[in-house]
Amino acid sequence: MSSPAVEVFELVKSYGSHRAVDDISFSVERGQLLALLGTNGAGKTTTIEICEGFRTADSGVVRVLGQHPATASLRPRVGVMLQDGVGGYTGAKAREMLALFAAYAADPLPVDELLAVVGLSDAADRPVKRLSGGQQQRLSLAMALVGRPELLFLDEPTTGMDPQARRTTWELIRRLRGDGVGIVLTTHYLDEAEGLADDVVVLHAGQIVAHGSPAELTHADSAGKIRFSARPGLDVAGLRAYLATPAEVREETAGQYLVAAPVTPQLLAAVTAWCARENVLAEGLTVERRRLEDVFLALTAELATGAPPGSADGGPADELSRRTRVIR
Ligand SMILES: Nc1ncnc2c1ncn2[C@@H]1O[C@H](COP(=O)(O)OP(=O)(O)OP(=O)(O)O)[C@@H](O)[C@H]1O
Repeated sequence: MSSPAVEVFELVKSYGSHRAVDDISFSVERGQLLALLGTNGAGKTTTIEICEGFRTADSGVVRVLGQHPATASLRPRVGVMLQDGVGGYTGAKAREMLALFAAYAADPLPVDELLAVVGLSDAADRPVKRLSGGQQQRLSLAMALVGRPELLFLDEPTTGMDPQARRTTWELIRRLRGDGVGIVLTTHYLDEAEGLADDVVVLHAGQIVAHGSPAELTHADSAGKIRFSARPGLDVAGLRAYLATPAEVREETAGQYLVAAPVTPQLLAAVTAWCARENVLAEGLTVERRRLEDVFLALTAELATGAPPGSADGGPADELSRRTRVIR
């Protein structure tokens, strides 16, 4: 059986006395995408750069395609898209840049086809410094892909891209994952992480504070909402009392009702059963679940209030961390 794309075990990295990465462990299988999330300074880039072989760890074990990340023979097997894109080569034309990278690969993708895939055919003969920020991002992605990597590191790949380019990039990323490429993605776009990731790691102050699939993380959080419209003035206290589980029930504006509670099939059935009993036609009934963005914002806001992640003081940060964490 082939080794995982990335294995990180008890990784620690400090800059002087500051622990930027503080004892983290995770792995990425081939054909899977792991999104590494966190606020500014959480330790994402440091972690990724250690995995890319650009930085050394203080302690812990990192294996990339089964090898030490600094192993020279890994280079052609790993694609890296850096945050600052194509900086340093800006005098060359886009096609020349990509051809240069292709020349290092044993079996490169055809350069013009790849330029077309990332939407740069029309800009292929333009000097890189004349490309827009989003176009430079696309070129940077093409440079990471040209060698047909088995593992791909994407550091904020769609920053600066227009909505259409973002969607095209997401499709491309999905296709690569489907072809068995392992992918590590950092992003501040939580819709991007939710839509693409098999697995999400949330870092805060160098530690993992949540780890699981987007579905696990969003469902582990107990908040949810049922909304419906009906005639104004329903007996909301009666509905609250009818439900078997504690729920907040309110008429938000005349005729618009909200039931806030962990949404289960039983809760939904109870709401509609009560409506039937009261001869109420609930119109436009919707179930809202929390998005990854809601979970992330709540988690980081709680952690920013002071309690260290995973602390055993039973405070709100600890409680939220416990609810959202799904450690493998
Ligand atoms: N070369 C360095 N020397 C000293 N401190 C550093 C260095 N690189 C990063 N740091 C510090 O380490 C911590 C983690 O930084 P890192 O760049 O890994 O975070 P990040 O999660 O990638 O942040 P961002 O989202 O802003 O890119 C931060 O406090 C940062 O200031």
